[in-house]
Amino acid sequence: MTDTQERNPGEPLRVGVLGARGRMGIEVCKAVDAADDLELVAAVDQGDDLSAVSGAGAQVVVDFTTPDVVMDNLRWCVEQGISAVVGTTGFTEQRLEQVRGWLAGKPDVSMVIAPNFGIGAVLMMQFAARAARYFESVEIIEQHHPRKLDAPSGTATHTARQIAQARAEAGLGPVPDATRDEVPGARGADIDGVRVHAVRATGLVAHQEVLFGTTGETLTIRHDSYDRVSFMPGVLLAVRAVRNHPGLTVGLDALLD
Ligand SMILES: NC(=O)C1=CN([C@@H]2O[C@H](COP(=O)(O)OP(=O)(O)OC[C@H]3O[C@@H](n4cnc5c(N)ncnc54)[C@H](OP(=O)(O)O)[C@@H]3O)[C@@H](O)[C@H]2O)C=CC1
Ligand SMILES: O=C(O)C1=N[C@H](C(=O)O)C[C@H](O)C1
Repeated sequence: MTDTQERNPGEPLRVGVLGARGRMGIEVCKAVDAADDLELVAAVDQGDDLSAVSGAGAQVVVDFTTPDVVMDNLRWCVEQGISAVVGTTGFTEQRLEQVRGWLAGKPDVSMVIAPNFGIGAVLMMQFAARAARYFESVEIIEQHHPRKLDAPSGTATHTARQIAQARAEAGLGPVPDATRDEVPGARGADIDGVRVHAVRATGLVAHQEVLFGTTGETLTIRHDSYDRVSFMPGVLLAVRAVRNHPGLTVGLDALLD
């Protein structure tokens, strides 16, 4: 922690929000405002000056922006010595490595990057990873509102990677699939050998099904976020915890009891 970031006991933790006028940013600003132990000191969106965040002495930044701009934002946070909680999607392993590299030279700065802050969604991913070894077939169907910029979702990508890792550790081969002459896209995206189907429809918020199959039975694990308030307990948990978790933490799992 740098001197300017020191938290005096009893004083609220100073939080800056990037993407503050977006769907998630608006909810985060409300949630931080409503928490007695947190103070919203800066709310920044596209076109605003990031120096509002450092100028206000933010100790933690929350980023819900876009995959295009998030890396520049995070590099800036590290340079300023400000820890970050990141919900923005688009984190490849290469991007995560880059973030780890920046943090390596800054022991007082830490980050939590989570593809989904919904507690139910975190459990859905954990349950899916646990089930993966017992089923020869698996497909992921994610469903979101049509204004979402990225597909497949960060949650679906993360789930697919975890399932693929569990399958590899269990010695499972490829998912059986005899499809021929397919119409491009008909079988969804292939993420580490797991098919992921992205649905976009008005009325949806954020939903995911993981469908497992083996001889004579299927298992469906489903999670639904009907409202963006579902993400707020996880975001606030990460805001309060991030500075006690050195380096980069990926996913909310390590912060849950
Ligand atoms: N981890 C999780 O639990 C969740 C993650 N997400 C992810 O969070 C991200 C945001 O989602 P959502 O809120 O729906 O998207 P929105 O498009 O509603 O919000 C993004 C906001 O960021 C603004 N923005 C763009 N560039 C910058 C910049 N350089 N600095 C500051 N603000 C900027 C945008 O402005 P403008 O519109 O003018 O471009 C917009 O207001 C997505 O990647 C989404 O997948 C969403 C929900 C939950
Ligand atoms: O854009 C969204 O809305 C969401 N994005 C995240 C993702 O891509 O997984 C989390 C949640 O699904 C909502």
